[in-house]
Amino acid sequence: MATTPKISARNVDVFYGAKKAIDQVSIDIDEGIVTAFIGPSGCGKSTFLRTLNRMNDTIASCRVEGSIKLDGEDIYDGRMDVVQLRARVGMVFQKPNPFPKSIFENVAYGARIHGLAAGKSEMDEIVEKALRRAGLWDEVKDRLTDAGTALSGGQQQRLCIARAIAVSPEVILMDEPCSALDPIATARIEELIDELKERYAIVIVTHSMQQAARVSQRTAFFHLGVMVEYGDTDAIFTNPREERTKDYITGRYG
Ligand SMILES: Nc1ncnc2c1ncn2[C@@H]1O[C@H](COP(=O)(O)OP(=O)(O)OP(=O)(O)O)[C@@H](O)[C@H]1O
Repeated sequence: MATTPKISARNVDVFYGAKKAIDQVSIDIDEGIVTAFIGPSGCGKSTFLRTLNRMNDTIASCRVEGSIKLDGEDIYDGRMDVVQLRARVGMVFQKPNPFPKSIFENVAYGARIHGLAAGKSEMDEIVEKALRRAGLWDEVKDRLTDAGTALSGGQQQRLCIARAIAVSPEVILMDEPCSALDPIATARIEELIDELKERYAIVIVTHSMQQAARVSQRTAFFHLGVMVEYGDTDAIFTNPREERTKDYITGRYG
């Protein structure tokens, strides 16, 4: 496949103060597929994920070196508008974190900040479309003014996905999006991820190898800050090249 990668990272190092958390990671992330980051706790999956939309800018001690390009544009360049970047590269967190606002406002908020709607009817359309894509519309269409926090955990997570979608992202980063959810809500989010991959490049950090195998087409295995192996998910799980990958997927550590 000779397409240009959506995101291209080269020789990325990440430091927290003097401590190196990510060591020389290079990876290309493509559109139209789900890429999973797996590895034992503390290996740097979340740290690396957060470099992809500069979420780590919010951590004072954190420093990123190397190059990360989105459509060929260096996202760490001083001229990059970080607010715009985070709309293009949206993020969904481990714990659903709706704003303390109505369901409607949760989805409309970003679209309003980015001036995406000319008037009320356009905003209504954006909100409905995002909620439909997030598979939540039918459940909430009659209660759009209720608080987002009044929804179930799984619904809240789909609301957070709708909020990310409403600003028309190109990439969606998901940091263990199902870890706070029960198996039924998890299955619903996994189905949704599968549908969404047609339109967005999706990167998911997961502790669950089963989940990585179910939802992703590519998998990157991290260990101690290093990306040990990256390839087609089927190959990583059935025929890993590296001993450390084999040890992890066979449950020898983790
Ligand atoms: N804000 C921070 N300040 C200092 N060190 C941090 C910070 N966040 C993460 N680290 C360290 O960086 C390393 C990688 O952490 P990270 O959270 O990225 O790993 P992870 O693979 O996502 O782990 P987990 O699966 O447990 O969430 C760890 O050693 C961690 O202690």
